[in-house]
Amino acid sequence: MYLSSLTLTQFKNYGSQQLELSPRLNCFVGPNGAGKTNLLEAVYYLCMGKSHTGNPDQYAIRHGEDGSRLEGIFLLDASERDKTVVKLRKRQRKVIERNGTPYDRLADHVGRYPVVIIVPDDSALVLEGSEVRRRLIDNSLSQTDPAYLNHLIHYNRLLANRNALLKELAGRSDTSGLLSVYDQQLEPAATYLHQRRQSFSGPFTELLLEAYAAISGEKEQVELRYKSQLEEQSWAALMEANREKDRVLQRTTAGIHRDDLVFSQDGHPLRRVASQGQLKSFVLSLKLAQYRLLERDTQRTPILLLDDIFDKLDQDRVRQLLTLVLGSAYGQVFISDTDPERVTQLIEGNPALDWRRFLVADGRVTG
Ligand SMILES: Nc1ncnc2c1ncn2[C@@H]1O[C@H](COP(=O)(O)OP(=O)(O)OP(=O)(O)O)[C@@H](O)[C@H]1O
Repeated sequence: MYLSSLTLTQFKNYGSQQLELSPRLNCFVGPNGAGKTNLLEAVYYLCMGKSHTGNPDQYAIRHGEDGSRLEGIFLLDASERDKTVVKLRKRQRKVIERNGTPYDRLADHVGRYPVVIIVPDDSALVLEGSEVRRRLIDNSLSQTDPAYLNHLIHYNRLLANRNALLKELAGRSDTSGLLSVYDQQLEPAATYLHQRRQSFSGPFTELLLEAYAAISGEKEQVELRYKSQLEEQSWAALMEANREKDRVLQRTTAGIHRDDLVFSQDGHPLRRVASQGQLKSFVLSLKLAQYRLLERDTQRTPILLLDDIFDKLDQDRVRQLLTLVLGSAYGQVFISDTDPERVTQLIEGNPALDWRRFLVADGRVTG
């Protein structure tokens, strides 16, 4: 599967721009602030229906405009071709259309065009709080299992309501019994998400080990373990045990929104013992493992977006990563870089590769 053409209208710093893409490698080259990441973001929007940055849609609309539109032609195989359009309008619901038909639920779109993005601040996956790690699991499972995304949306909505109720109660006891109603309503979604996360961690660890060996060539034994409060007690018992605390703190303190992934190296916490280089290799491996998982579970070759890897990774690691992803085991790849020479040099060793270079300057693309 690949994206064969991309059209942006009033998207970020682009007015009107159309690009015909290579099925293998597309390089966006230009100075800082030119709009290279915005092009990767446009591709991500077409695949996932939202920004990879977590920014609300309004920030994707070009300043001073009322709306923006992205159009992509995806070739799924020799006979199947999709025209996908994302329409963003200020203060209106976004619309995603496939071959002229709008989706009733945007969640139904997710997973049709699997995508993985590698960005400079991916190190947050190891160094920061559990939310980023849950996002890695949620992003992977949402793309491979539509029921997962629906349960996740439902869980988050109920959780927000439960938290609003706790705020309203302001520490008072819940005479209406509404808290227990929420707890019962949350249970099926929580149980489903927990089970899927449990069954994700085993295969994902295997893919992670493979990717780590390929990217680092080193001998450390890295490990990933899924950690959830539901391992120790049932949902009902967990909610019951934390109800008093929730009332005092006025938020839901326990649940699968507290799940985490624990990373280790040779049996020790990874973030405490890994060198800078090992950490970078590990983070890249997480993303490459995600790529393989999506490929296996969607039966499609994901699109890989590499943002600014040249500036943030050392030359050896970039070379290793590129050798890997430009090999036959990967599909369409997009790269952004500030240095036009560097891309060319790195790719010259691979003369048979079908690739395109686009020069980006001030929201305009030539190439
Ligand atoms: N909604 C918007 N409307 C107009 N311009 C925008 C909007 N959002 C961002 N921009 C502009 O887009 C530019 C940033 O683009 P982008 O992040 O793609 O740059 P880049 O080429 O990847 O740069 P770097 O190499 O520094 O990462 C900035 O000039 C910013 O002002």
